[in-house]
Amino acid sequence: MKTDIDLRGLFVPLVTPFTEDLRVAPDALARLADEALSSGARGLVALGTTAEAATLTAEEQQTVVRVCAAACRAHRAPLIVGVGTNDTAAAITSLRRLAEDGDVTAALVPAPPYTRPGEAGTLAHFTALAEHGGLPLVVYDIPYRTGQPLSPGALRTLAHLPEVVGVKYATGSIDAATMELLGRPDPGFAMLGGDDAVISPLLAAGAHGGILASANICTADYAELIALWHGGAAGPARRLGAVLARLSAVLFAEPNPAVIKAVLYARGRIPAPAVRLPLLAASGDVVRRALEVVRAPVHRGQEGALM
Ligand SMILES: O=C(O)C1=N[C@H](C(=O)O)C[C@H](O)C1
Repeated sequence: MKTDIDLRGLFVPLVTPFTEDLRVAPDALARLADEALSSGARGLVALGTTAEAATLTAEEQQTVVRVCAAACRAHRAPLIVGVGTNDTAAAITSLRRLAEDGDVTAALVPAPPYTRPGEAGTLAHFTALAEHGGLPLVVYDIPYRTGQPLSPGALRTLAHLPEVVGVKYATGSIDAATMELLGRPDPGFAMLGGDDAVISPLLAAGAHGGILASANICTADYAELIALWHGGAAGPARRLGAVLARLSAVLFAEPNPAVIKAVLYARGRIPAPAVRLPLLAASGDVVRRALEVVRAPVHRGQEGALM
């Protein structure tokens, strides 16, 4: 299962556009999906945190997956779908349903959130999903959301499972544990950055790509950043990485995806900036700052604002 999946490059975890009265707007989602894939994204992530998956009904989740799958089919691009629950049996049921559709390349699965089952329980959870879910898995390592850290040894154990094809690495730092993983990469196991503000140094250290909410906005720039690092162009990569880190910092100044939606709305790309409770709309000040960064000239040898 492992060897024929190549997850190098940029994956965009799409927002779920809503109307002013908080209904899902599938046409706007289809446009975002097409724009992302036409602007250099390697693939899409449906039902990530950025999609507000936690507050979508089962029917809305199906709509989101259907729309993203159609765009990925049209562009021959891989589709990753988020499956996040602390109920192992329920996760297996969701994975099997997704596997039946035949459109999904892999599932993005966090350590069981909230329960904090410990590392052994977490490994048992992922092993059950790998053995019984019927889909390749990308482990989502995001302890600040799940409450469950994973050591490099645990990630290495998961990397050796044939069904586990990568990790979305969002531990909040690049440290000795990160370098231990990147220094001895496992074949068929992609390291994808998931902390937008530090994606540039993670790529410099050897990451295969990223799943980056910020790329809902400047898709081509994030795709270029990855291409520059993979092509060995350290100087331009460093300069672009610095500009994009400033953008990501302001996009994440308030809970994701409120600021990203406000910027997409201001740029006429979604019908409303609306987010569902418990998320609140972004504050005007942060949105103004984000728009200033998006419009600022990029210092990478050519003039012009981020795209
Ligand atoms: O939805 C995602 O996938 C992402 N979510 C992260 C978060 O909200 O913590 C950020 C990352 O860029 C992608």
